[in-house]
Amino acid sequence: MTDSPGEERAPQAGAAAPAAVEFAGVTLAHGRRRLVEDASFGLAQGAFVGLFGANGAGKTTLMRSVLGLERPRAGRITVFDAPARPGRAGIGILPQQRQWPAATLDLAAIALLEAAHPGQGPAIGAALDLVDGQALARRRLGALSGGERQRLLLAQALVGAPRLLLLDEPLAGLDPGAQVQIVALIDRIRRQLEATVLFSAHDLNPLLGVMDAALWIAARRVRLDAPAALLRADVLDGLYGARMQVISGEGRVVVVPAC
Ligand SMILES: Nc1ncnc2c1ncn2[C@@H]1O[C@H](COP(=O)(O)OP(=O)(O)OP(=O)(O)O)[C@@H](O)[C@H]1O
Repeated sequence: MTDSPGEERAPQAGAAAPAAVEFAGVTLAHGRRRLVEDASFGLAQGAFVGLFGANGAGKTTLMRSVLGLERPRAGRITVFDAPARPGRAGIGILPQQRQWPAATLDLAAIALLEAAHPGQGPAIGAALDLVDGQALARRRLGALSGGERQRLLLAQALVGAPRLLLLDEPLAGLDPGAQVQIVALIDRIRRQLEATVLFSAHDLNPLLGVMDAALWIAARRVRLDAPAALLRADVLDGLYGARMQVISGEGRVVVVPAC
């Protein structure tokens, strides 16, 4: 936890269990540019944690540091009680969505999964079952909707039943209905696998009903809070660098730009 005055503590489900991911005094930088300074927090095992920050705040860099792909300038990153390093088993990754190479659009999705995980047929089958994607995986990639492709990308992250899922903007480019479905699917799967989820997003709203904690980067500071702690206009202004408004009614809360 960091020092957010007056804010609630983030829930630490199973507080006795070691954290799935722990940052201790971590500074992350690219060249001379510091993105994150002196970050200290722990992600409880099994928690669904939203990761927020404006464009360029360092969300992807933070995820890459958990994977051991970015070395901290200072501090220590621990993943399941061992120092973060590349190639750790038990971590599923959904990278930020990029354009699909044209050459792949005629392929059945299953072919890409098999190429990425050679010799792991049963594990691929189990991952496809988790996203209800057996039929989808046999269709041409180019013929799938954005939501369907995202389910298959999620299946690719689930091969081997990981204990930690790093999902980098899985809602990008999805319509609101597909966003709700993907969030519900991930919530169900993390409970099934008892996995910890770190899920980056620009829009808080689709995650408000499911996340246990919010990790957010603003002005190089990283904070871990209960989701409710973010629902204050001044906090949101700092997070987004723009005037924001929290609207509540009919038992729901929605965050929107104040204009
Ligand atoms: N390998 C790199 N070398 C130098 N600078 C980099 C590198 N990777 C990222 N950056 C820069 O670091 C900053 C943070 O990038 P990062 O992708 O972590 O942010 P982000 O919060 O994920 O952004 P977005 O929401 O736009 O995806 C950006 O200014 C980016 O240009």
